[in-house]
Amino acid sequence: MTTIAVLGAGKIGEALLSGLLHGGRSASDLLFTERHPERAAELTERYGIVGVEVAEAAKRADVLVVAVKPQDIEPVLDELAPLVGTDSLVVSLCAGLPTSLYERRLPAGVPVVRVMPNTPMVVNEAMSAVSPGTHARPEHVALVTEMLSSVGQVIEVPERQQDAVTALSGSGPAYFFFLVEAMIDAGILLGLPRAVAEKLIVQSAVGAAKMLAESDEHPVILREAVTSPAGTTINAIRELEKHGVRAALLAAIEAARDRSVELGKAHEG
Ligand SMILES: NC(=O)C1=CN([C@@H]2O[C@H](COP(=O)(O)OP(=O)(O)OC[C@H]3O[C@@H](n4cnc5c(N)ncnc54)[C@H](O)[C@@H]3O)[C@@H](O)[C@H]2O)C=CC1
Ligand SMILES: O=C(O)[C@@H]1CCC=N1
Repeated sequence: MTTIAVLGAGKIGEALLSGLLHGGRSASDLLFTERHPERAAELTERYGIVGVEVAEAAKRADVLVVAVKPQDIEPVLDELAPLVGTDSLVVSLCAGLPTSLYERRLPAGVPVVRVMPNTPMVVNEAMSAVSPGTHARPEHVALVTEMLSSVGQVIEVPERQQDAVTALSGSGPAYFFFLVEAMIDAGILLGLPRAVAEKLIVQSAVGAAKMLAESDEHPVILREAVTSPAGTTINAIRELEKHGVRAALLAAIEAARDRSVELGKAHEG
C-alpha cells in the first residue's frame, strides 16, 4: 500500500488523514509532521497515526502532501530540498502556491502535483481539483487521483484555473455554512426554537444538495419548482434580488480568487 505523509496536520491535513482512514487506509500507511507537539499528540490519540520528523516522512512516504499555510511554506521547502529526489512525489494543497515555486526550490525533476481539496473530505464528499506540474507524469496524477477518490470526487484542471477553483470549491463549504447560519438566525427572528430552526435548515440543505447532485435539472428549474405563483418563495426571492445577493456572491468569489493570486505572488522569485 502507498504510504502517505501529511506535512502540517492542521484543519485540512486532519480532514485528509481522517478521510483516508474512513476510506479504508490503515493508520500504519499514514504519517504526519506537525510543528506543535501537543497537536501531534492529539492526532495520534484520535487516529492512531504517528507524527514524525520531516526526514523520516521523506524516507518512508511515497507521497508527501504539503498542508501548511501558504505563508509558512518557505521553511518547509528548505527542509524538503535535501530530502527529496525524482522518485519522490510532492503534492501541494496550499492555496495560491504554483507548482513552479516547488520546482524552483526543490531538486531538478521532482514531480509536483497541485491540488485544491475542501473540508467535506471528513465525510468522504470532498471536491478536489488536481493539476500536474512540469515533471509530474500521468502515473503521478493517477496516484494522486486514486488517493483523493477515496475521500470524494476529483477532477483535473489546467493549473491556470486553480485560483478560480480555490475561490469556488476550496472556500465553497464556508459560503454554504454562512448561508445556513444566516437562515438559522432567520428562524430565530421568526420565533422558532434554535434546535427546531437548525433541524429545518440543515435537512433542507442536505435535501437540496442531494437534488442538485442527483437530478439532471439545472438549479434554476429546481428553484422554479419551489416558487409558486403568488406564493411565499417569490416574496423571499424578490428580497434576495433587492439586496443584491447574486452580485454579492460574484464579488465575494472574485475577491477570494484575487487573494489566491496574491498568495502565489508573495513567493515569486
Ligand atoms: N482549511 C481548508 O478548508 C482548506 C485549506 N487548504 C490549504 O491547506 C493549507 C492548510 O490550511 P489549514 O489546514 O486550514 O491551516 P491550519 O493552520 O489549520 O494547518 C496548518 C498546520 O501546519 C502546521 N505547520 C506549519 N508549519 C509547519 C512545519 N514547518 N512543519 C510541520 N507542521 C507545520 C501548523 O502547526 C498547523 O497545524 C493551506 O495552505 C490552505 O490554503 C486547501 C483547501 C481547503
Ligand atoms: O481560506 C483559505 O485560504 C483556504 C483555502 C481554501 C479554503 N480555505
